[in-house]
This record gives sequence, structure tokens and C-alpha cells, in this order.
Amino acid sequence: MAAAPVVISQDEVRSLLRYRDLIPRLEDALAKFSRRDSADVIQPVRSTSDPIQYFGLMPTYMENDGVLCTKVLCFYKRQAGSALPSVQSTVLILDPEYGNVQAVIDGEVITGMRTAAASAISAKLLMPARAEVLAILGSGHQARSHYSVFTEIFTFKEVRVWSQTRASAERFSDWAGGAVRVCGSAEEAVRGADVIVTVTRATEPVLLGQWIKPGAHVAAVGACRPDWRELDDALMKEAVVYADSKEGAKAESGDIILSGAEVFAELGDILNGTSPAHREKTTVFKSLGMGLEDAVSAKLVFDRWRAKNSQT
Ligand SMILES: NC(=O)C1=CN([C@@H]2O[C@H](COP(=O)(O)OP(=O)(O)OC[C@H]3O[C@@H](n4cnc5c(N)ncnc54)[C@H](O)[C@@H]3O)[C@@H](O)[C@H]2O)C=CC1
Ligand SMILES: O=C(O)C1=NCCCC1
Repeated sequence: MAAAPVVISQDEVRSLLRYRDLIPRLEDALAKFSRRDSADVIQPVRSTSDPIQYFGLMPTYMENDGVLCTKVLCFYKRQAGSALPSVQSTVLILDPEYGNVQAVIDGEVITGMRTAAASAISAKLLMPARAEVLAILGSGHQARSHYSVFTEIFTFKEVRVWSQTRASAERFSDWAGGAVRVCGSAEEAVRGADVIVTVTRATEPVLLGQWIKPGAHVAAVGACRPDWRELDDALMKEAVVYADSKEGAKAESGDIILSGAEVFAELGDILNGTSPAHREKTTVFKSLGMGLEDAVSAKLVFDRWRAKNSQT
């Protein structure tokens, strides 16, 4: 009988995962994914079912790296008064040889950090030179992880936030130590911004092309259903659109499907040097989230956990 899986808690993940380790490994994995070599990465578009709002399975196999993994996730409309986050997730690491589960890892910090890290990679590749102003639309979990990584690896003169209620934007600004300007409208937040991150649960556009400074970079993280939007048609048609996965974007992104916009390239294509990074143009990175991002993060966590626990 296989050994019982280890359980790695959210606090342990938080202490074991660092952006400086995660980002280069994610870049490597995104590049491998875009080469479509099945010995490097097999990662089907996640399967989702709607009956309980959103239930997703995100399997990934990376043969050359010896990783077999899946994330299980539920995305709920946050209930008033509930302390639970709207995205609930767990990452399972399996032994690639036998299929037994080796580790059950809390997915909340992994989901926050790997999503923000992917957006940061998009900004590294696509934001204008000398970007000074960052605007964040939304003030929940992803807003926090995005603020953390964007201020860790870039230097902005100004960070702005807009959210559905002024109170939630102010809570976010307090959490960030007051270094964030709270804006009364999405338009106020994004006018003149060089980099814009949309991390809302909106199902209708909250970001309009007419507000955007030409050449700005947008990391669009919400709107993960085929009939949900965060960005309007004007922006989708004006921008050069990049995605994490073309297949994922075409199957799941309302911003792409409903606007009819073409996905120009994947981030991995830029990293492989097979597609250009149009830094000089207005760009959108449409992020849907990929199983390989969870797999890379979970492997880092599990390797560190084993190293730490074999010493004691
Ligand atoms: N692309 C990816 O890899 C991932 C995407 N997501 C998506 O990112 C988004 C944010 O996720 P979390 O921060 O975890 O959620 P959250 O529930 O913690 O925060 C959501 C934020 O959106 C705001 N909001 C809700 N409805 C809105 C509306 N109609 N208009 C404007 N703002 C609205 C809320 O006030 C809150 O500030 C969600 O859409 C989620 O599905 C989450 C994880 C990974
Ligand atoms: O990749 C993920 O994780 C998610 N993607 C879209 C919605 C919730 C979580």
C-alpha cells in the first residue's frame, strides 16, 4: 500500500513559496507549453461544470520534470457574511509512476501567487518602457497578490485602486499601508495608467477602451466564463491580445469569444522568440489560469517541504 499523502497547509505554502523562485520556473513552463512537446507538458483545457456555480479540474503531466498534478477548484459567488474566499482550491500531487496521491496542498496561496506571477511575466514582456502608473480594478484576493508581486519586481511612481465599493477599496489601501490611491471610478483609476490589472468578479465590462492610454498593458484576470466580460469590444479590438493558452482562451474567455478578437500569441511564444512582444502597442494579456502553473508551484512547495521535513 502506498504511504498516506502528506497534507500541506496554507501557512506552510506561504512560508515555502517565493516569487523570485516561482517566476523563472513559470517562464520556463510557459515556454515549454507553447512548444507543444508532449514530453514537456500535457495539459488539456480544464473541464468545468456549472451546476454548483463553477467546478473545475485542472490536470497536468510534465513527463520530463516528473510531475503529475491536478487542481480541484470551485468558484462561488461570495456569500454575504461568509469568511471563505470565492475561489476554493486544492492541489494534488500524484506519483507519475503509480498514480497514488503524494501530497494534498492548500490551493489558495498557490492560486493567488501563480496567477499574479503570470500577470507579472506578461508585464515584464509587454508593458511600455518607463511604466510609472499601475491601476488595479478589484480589491479581493487576486488584487492583493498582484499588488505584492508588481511592487516587488517593478517600481511604480503611483498605484491606484478602484473597487465595487469605496469601503473595499479603502480596506485594500489600508492593507497596502496606505500607499495606494483610492479612486471613485474605474475611469479615474485607469486614465493615464501604463499598466492595468483587472481582477474582478464582473460579468459585464468594467474597463473601456476609450479610457486607455495608447501603449498601455492590461493584464485581464477575471471573466473566466464564455459569457462573462471585464473588457469592452473597443479595447479587445484595438489591442494586440496575448493569452496563456490559445485553446483555453478560445474555450473560456467571454472577452475573446464575444468580441471576436484574435489571440495574437501566447506568452510562451514570446518567451520562445517565435512571436514578437508588441510593447509599443496597447496590449492585453488574457489570463484564464493553467494547470501547469499550479503544477510548477506545487512541485516547488512539495520539494521544499520534503527537504525541510527530512532534516527534522
Ligand atoms: N486567470 C486566473 O488564473 C484566475 C482568475 N481568477 C479570477 O479573478 C477574479 C478575482 O478573483 P479573487 O480576487 O479571488 O476574487 P474575490 O472575490 O476575492 O475579489 C473579487 C473582487 O471583484 C469585485 N467585484 C465583484 N463583482 C464585481 C462587479 N460586478 N464589478 C466590479 N467589481 C466586482 C469584488 O468587490 C472584489 O473586489 C475572479 O473573476 C476569478 O475568477 C481567479 C483565480 C485565477
Ligand atoms: O486558474 C484558476 O485557478 C482559476 N481560473 C479562473 C477562475 C477561478 C480560478
